[in-house]
This record gives sequence, structure tokens and C-alpha cells, in this order.
Amino acid sequence: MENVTRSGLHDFHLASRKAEEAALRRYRAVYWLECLIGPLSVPDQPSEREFISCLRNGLILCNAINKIKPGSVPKVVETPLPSQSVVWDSKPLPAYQYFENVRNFLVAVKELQLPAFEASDLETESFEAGSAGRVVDCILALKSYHEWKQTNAGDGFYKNIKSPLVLHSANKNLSRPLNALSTDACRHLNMSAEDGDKGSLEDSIVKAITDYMVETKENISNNLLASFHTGKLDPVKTLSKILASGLEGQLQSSSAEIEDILREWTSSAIQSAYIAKRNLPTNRSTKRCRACLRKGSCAHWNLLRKQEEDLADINALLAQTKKEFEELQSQMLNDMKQLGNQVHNMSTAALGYQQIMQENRNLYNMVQDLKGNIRVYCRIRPIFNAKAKNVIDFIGEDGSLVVVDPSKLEKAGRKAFQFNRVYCPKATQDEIFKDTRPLIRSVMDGYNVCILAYGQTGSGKTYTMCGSSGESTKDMGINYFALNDLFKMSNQRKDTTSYEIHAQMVEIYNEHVRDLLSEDSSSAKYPFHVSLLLKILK
Ligand SMILES: Nc1ncnc2c1ncn2[C@@H]1O[C@H](COP(=O)(O)OP(=O)(O)OP(=O)(O)O)[C@@H](O)[C@H]1O
Repeated sequence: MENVTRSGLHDFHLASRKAEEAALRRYRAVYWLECLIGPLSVPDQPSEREFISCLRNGLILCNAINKIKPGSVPKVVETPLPSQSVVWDSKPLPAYQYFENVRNFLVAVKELQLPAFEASDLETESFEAGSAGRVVDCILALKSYHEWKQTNAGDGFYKNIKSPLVLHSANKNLSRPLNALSTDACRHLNMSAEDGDKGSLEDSIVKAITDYMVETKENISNNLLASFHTGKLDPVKTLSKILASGLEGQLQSSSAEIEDILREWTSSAIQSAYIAKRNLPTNRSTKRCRACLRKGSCAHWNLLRKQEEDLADINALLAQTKKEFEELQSQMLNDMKQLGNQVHNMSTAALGYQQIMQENRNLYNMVQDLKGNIRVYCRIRPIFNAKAKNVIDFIGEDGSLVVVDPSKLEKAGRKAFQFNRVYCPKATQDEIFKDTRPLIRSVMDGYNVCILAYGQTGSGKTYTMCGSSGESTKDMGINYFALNDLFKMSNQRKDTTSYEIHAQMVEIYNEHVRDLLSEDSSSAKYPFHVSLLLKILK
């Protein structure tokens, strides 16, 4: 009996407190409307019925929203007697006109994404206690929007903030799900976080607690009342149980999201450990940029850290490359120095070589002089006539030759001659040139050389000097061999000496000298025209 009394008393206090709360909110709404559009002709502290009656034609509401946002309700249905406009409920209009104002107001409110109410909430016929709550919520939301607009000059996006007190009266009859409202409330608490972001661990915990608080606030009175009615449990224990179960339920509903965040946080922790292993400062891994302050990890900061590491690697590589380049440079300098020394040595050696070569030439020419300035070689032509007798008796290696005259006595018919060398009839053109070649080299060293073929007709002078009449190089004469050597030696010495080679071919016959290379027969006889000679030489 005592418990029942206590329970009834508590119910009374609770209902009284709710009524006081609703009245205060209603007075605030009326006060704000009067400040906005003028006196409403209702008491300062109107009852719910007086409040509803005042607003039921929609005129006040339409004027208020048009004042906040001009043109929100383009056409407002006025009362028949404008002079009595201050008496809002003086003369009832037809129901459809009321409905049009209220409907236009509700459309405008929804466009602003503010909490609306049902048009039937303004019906005084179906009025019941507490039905003005949603109307009050709507007006107070309009008030908040007005204040936001004045503060922000209409810039940005207005997000309606619903306090638990608003929810308390609003969600009793609204079809809007509690979860959706809870989410809105949670977003309000998470204003500092990025919109649409799944959030960090802290965000999820805050969201869970907020949802729990909002939901529990709706259920707490019923739960407590139930416990009080049964009288079996202590109210404090009941409250604790409600808190614990509610929080557990919220955490379970958010467990998947929290698990994801925990996983991300764990991987972030592993990264931190890895960085610590790399001797990087540990506190760096916990740093986040401003945009990611509420996240478990910061991709921007990780990217920055990675770029710093790459930069450090590049710097190390650059330093190593510089070092290698310097080593290469010094090595190249050493090589250049060695090369310079080698070139110097080579030039010295070349100079020495030139000197030695010059000395060698001098010695060589000295040998040629010692051999004799005039050398006489004898070449014996083969016998072409089989009936002819051989007159050659002896050919010595030392250049001695003994011939025999068959028509004379043995002793008187024998004659001995001495030459530098005697070539037998079988001697080839090459063998003949071997003794002449050293003289050709002396020509290239600046000595004058003359090779003269002498003998009777048919003895083989032309054959020895020019070779046979054929084009075969096998029997090439001394002239061609000598010219070949001259060009070859000129080419070998072209780096040190420049030679000019001139050739002239003349015939001396019967005291007449003729130029055999001249194409003009008139100028072929001696003395030759110089211009013609130069032309030939070219
Ligand atoms: N050593 C040789 N081997 C073979 N044939 C030779 C030799 N010497 C001369 N002859 C030949 O003998 C002939 C006469 O020689 P060549 O014309 O050279 O004589 P030559 O002294 O120039 O006479 P000439 O004073 O009349 O001009 C040529 O047919 C030549 O081919």
C-alpha cells in the first residue's frame, strides 16, 4: 500500500515536470513569434488550447516564415477583416482556407528541412493534452533557423539540431524512426568531424553513447515506472541495469563498424612499430593532419612520412653519387696525368727516333759512298741464236768476268774484266733491282743518283730498264721498280717529309734530244717549253 502511494506520488511529480517543461517551451515559442510579427492577442503564458487556437488559421505561421525567408509562402489567405488582423481567431474562416495556409506553411517548413507537424494538430475540435508539442517543436526549430540565418547571413548549409528535449515531444507521434533521429542527434554531437566519414574509434563510441542516451531517455520513465509498480527492485539498481543494457545494445549494433576501426587502428599501430624499428621517432606515427584529427590513422601523414623517407634515400644516393663522381674525377685526373707523361715520353722517344733515323741515314749513305759513287754492273743477255758461240768463259762472284775470242789463240783470245757484279744470263729483273734499290733510298735522302744502261744494239738495255713489252709485272724493269719504291717511301715518310716527284722521258738520238712524253711533236725537240714540261709533270 505504501509502495503504491509512493508510485502514484512519483507519477504525479513526473507528469507535473513534463507539463512544466512543455509549457516553458510553448511560452518561448509565443514570445519569439510576438517578437517576430507582433502581438498575438494571447496571454503571455497561454494554455495549449489558446496556443493552438491562435495558430489554427495558419496566418501567423505563414507570416512568420515569410519574414524569415521571404516568399516561402507566396500566397497567404488573409482573414476577411484586415482591421481585425490582430484578433487572430476573431472570425472563423472556412476550413479549406485554414488548411491551405497551414499546408503551404508545412510545405515551406519541409523545404527548409525543419521538423513539421500534422495539419490536424491545429484542430481545436480534436484537441487533447500534449498535441501542441510538435507545433511548438516546429516553431522553435524555425526560431533556431532564424537565429542561424542572422548569424551566418544565410551562407552555408543549415543543419537542424534536435536536442533530446525536442525528441522527447516529437517522436511520440511521428512516423519518423527513432534510429534516424538518433543518427541526427549523433551528427550534431559530431559536428567537428567530417560529414559522411565513417569516423574514428572515438566517433563510434561517442555515437553509440549518444544513441543510447537518446533512446534511453525515451524509455527510462517507462522502465522506472514498471520497476516502481512491481516494487521488487530498487530504483537505483533498475536505472543502472537500464544504462548497462542500453549501452551494451548500442555497442553491439555498432560492433561491426567499431571492429573495422579497431582493425585499422591495429594496422596503424603495426606501422608505428615498423617505423620505430627503422629508428624513426615514435611520436611521428601518431601525428595526423588537421583533416584526419579524429581518424585512427592519417593517410596524408603516412604519405608525407613515406616521401620524407624517399627524400632521405635520394639524399643518401646523391651523396654516394657525388662521392663516386669525385673518385672518378680524381681517377680521371690521374689517368690524364699518366697519359700526359706517356705522350711526353713518346714525343721524347720520337725525337730520339728521328735523331737515330737521321744518324742511320747518314751512316747508310756513308756506306753507299764507301761502296763507290760509280758502280758498274754487267748483265749477260741469253743467247737466242743456237748457232752462236758462247764467249763467256768465267763469271766470278767478286764481279770478275773472263771472255774468250774464238778467232784468236787461247791466251791472246782470253780477256778478263772487273765489275761491281756480273749477272749471268739467267738472272731475273728482281735480282738486278736488288743492287739498285739502296740507291733509290739515297734519292729520298737528298742524294743525286743516276742509273745508266749502256751496250750495243740488242744487248738488252731496254729490257733491263723498262722490262718486256707485255703488261706483265713479272718482267717489270728497273724504272718501274724504282718509281714504286719512290712512291712507297714517300708515303711512309709523309708525316715528317713532303716529297714532290717529277718524271721526264727523253730520247737522245743522232745528237737530237726528244721528249718522249710530249703529245705535240713540234715541242718535243730540245729545248723543251717549260709550260709543257710542267703540264706533263702534273
Ligand atoms: N736478259 C734478257 N732476257 C730475255 N730477253 C732479253 C734479255 N735482254 C734482252 N732481251 C731481248 O733481246 C732483244 C733486244 O733487247 P733490247 O731491245 O732490250 O736491246 P737494246 O739494247 O735496247 O737495243 P737497242 O739499242 O737497239 O735499242 C729484245 O727482244 C729483248 O726482249
